[in-house]
Amino acid sequence: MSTNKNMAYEFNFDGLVGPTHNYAGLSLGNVASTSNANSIAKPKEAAKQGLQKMKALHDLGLKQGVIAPMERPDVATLRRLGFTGSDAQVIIKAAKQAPKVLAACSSASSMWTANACTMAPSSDTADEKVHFTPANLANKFHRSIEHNTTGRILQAMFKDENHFAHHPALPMGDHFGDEGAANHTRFVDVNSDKGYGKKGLHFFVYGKYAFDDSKPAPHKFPARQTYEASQAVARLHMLDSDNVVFAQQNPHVIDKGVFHNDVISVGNGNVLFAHQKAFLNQMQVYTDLERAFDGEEFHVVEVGNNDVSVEDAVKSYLFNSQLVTLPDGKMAIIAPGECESVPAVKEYLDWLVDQDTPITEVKIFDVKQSMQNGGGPACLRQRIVLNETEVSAMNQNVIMNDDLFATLNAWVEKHYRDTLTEDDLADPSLLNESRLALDELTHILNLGSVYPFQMV
Ligand SMILES: NCCC[C@H](NC(=O)CCC(=O)O)C(=O)O
Repeated sequence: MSTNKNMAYEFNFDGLVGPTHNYAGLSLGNVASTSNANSIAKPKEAAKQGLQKMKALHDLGLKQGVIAPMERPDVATLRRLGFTGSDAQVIIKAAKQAPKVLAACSSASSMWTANACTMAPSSDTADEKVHFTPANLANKFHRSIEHNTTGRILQAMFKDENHFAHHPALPMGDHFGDEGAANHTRFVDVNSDKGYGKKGLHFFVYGKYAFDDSKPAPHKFPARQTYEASQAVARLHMLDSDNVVFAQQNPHVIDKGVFHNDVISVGNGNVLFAHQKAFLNQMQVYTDLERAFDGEEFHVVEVGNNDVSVEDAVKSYLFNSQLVTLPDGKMAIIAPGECESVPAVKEYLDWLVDQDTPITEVKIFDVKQSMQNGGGPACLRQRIVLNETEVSAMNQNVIMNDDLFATLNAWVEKHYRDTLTEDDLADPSLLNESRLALDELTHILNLGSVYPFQMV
């Protein structure tokens, strides 16, 4: 490693798929989630697909980490909802009286760590600390119960108060609905001697205004992120207003199943890869970004609606690809397998890599278990930019390497079920299996006690 303390790297921290991965149709507005409701899930396969992607990115020479899943079923939340008795009784009663509530309290949805939080690197914040705000995920009940544990896990990963600042999630309720980094991208000129550590441009995308009904908004499906929430996160992270651009998502595409911005655009370095219909006032958004970007060139790679329709973008998750800068400086798209089975998208990607844009490679990954719940490669990762000092100060056990990959695969093999249906959630032994697995995991990742069952 170089000795330049200002040199910073982008890590991808992927969510480890939890032992209760299942398809419960919980996310209205997320087409894959509602259309795969009640399908048979394969938790072991899901976790292994995720680990394969992490290992492959590590092998490409990228920095990769892992974020632990939640304790599920969430007995503590079920108790708050009035279910009593032993933990097993709580589950049996919930299964009988409110199976949908039990399913919501059992979701492995924390695997999509793009929604875990929004972060800001120390190069961009007024106090020169790395800032984290867990997303309140207020729009979906099953996700709104993630942020407390997410916050504890992030603190166990980034403990040193000299370097890391942790905020609580924004106030609950629709007005400050916050979905984290799924609606946030940071652009930066990576060709400096600081790499990702030059001051960057924060791009916040929201679905609606919470305090102004006169503004455009979707009609059919919810806008999960509000303008006011995005503004609050920018304030909390003490960003310089010259380095922030806010943009509204096109409400029509939200109504077509684009529930997060990362289903219709993705950015990295000095490149925005976006569908032609991604934003309201699209040209103005490009102008704002070009103006605010501090670097030689800002590239917009726009995909025309005639080349790839919004429907095909949603089906293939083309824009939920990860856009990464490889160690040789080239940019690659890390795309889900579904991009190969939607003809217009495959044709577009084959064409794109031969054009004169910074994107020169496409790498395909099978994350189908996650995709069937509406989560592609980009949903599965949280990008965290850290300089060399901060890397040394963080928890080293969450950084992916060959040993951790082998250990986590063995851990999954030992603890996970091959299949899981909604009916299986009624089985109290699933809770015990899950807790046993997570207790072991906190030792592997050196997290200490982060789960409710470890804190009683
Ligand atoms: N960034 C991708 C998030 C996908 C996630 N899906 C879900 O929660 C589906 C769960 C289910 O239906 O079982 C969501 O919609 O927030």
